[in-house]
Amino acid sequence: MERIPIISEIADVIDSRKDADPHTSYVAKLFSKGPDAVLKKVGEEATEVVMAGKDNDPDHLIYEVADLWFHSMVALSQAGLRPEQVLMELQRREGTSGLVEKASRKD
Ligand SMILES: N=c1c2ncn([C@@H]3O[C@H](COP(=O)(O)OP(=O)(O)OP(=O)(O)O)[C@@H](O)[C@H]3O)c2ncn1[C@@H]1O[C@H](COP(=O)(O)O)[C@@H](O)[C@H]1O
Repeated sequence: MERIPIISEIADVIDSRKDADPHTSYVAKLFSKGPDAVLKKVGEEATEVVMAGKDNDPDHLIYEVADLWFHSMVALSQAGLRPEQVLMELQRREGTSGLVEKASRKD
């Protein structure tokens, strides 16, 4: 799989935290709380993105989207997946209008 600078490096660190000490690593601490805690964090961060999107502060929105992307990467790692796979899916969709894709669905 093609590596994407920054994204691949952070994903490597997240993966490595599965065996790390929860006292010295935020990611290890989050993993130690179990799968539901990781998913709950994604939900919380998504809500914070919605709230930041309402207050006309670009820096705040960037900060919260970074939190959401980061915690989504933790959720992917938990499922044994990589962010490069998500980027490949976006690449696969590139150039296909969402309206065309929706109209082509069977149900
Ligand atoms: N990108 C991030 C990153 N973004 C956000 N966060 C943390 O995510 C947490 C979310 O903040 P919140 O205020 O929403 O929640 P909180 O109250 O602090 O935490 P909870 O107890 O509610 O879970 C904060 O502790 C942030 O510091 C991150 N922690 C780590 N990383 C990356 O992950 C790497 C590994 O981190 P460690 O495992 O801590 O070494 C780091 O080197 C970074 O590259």
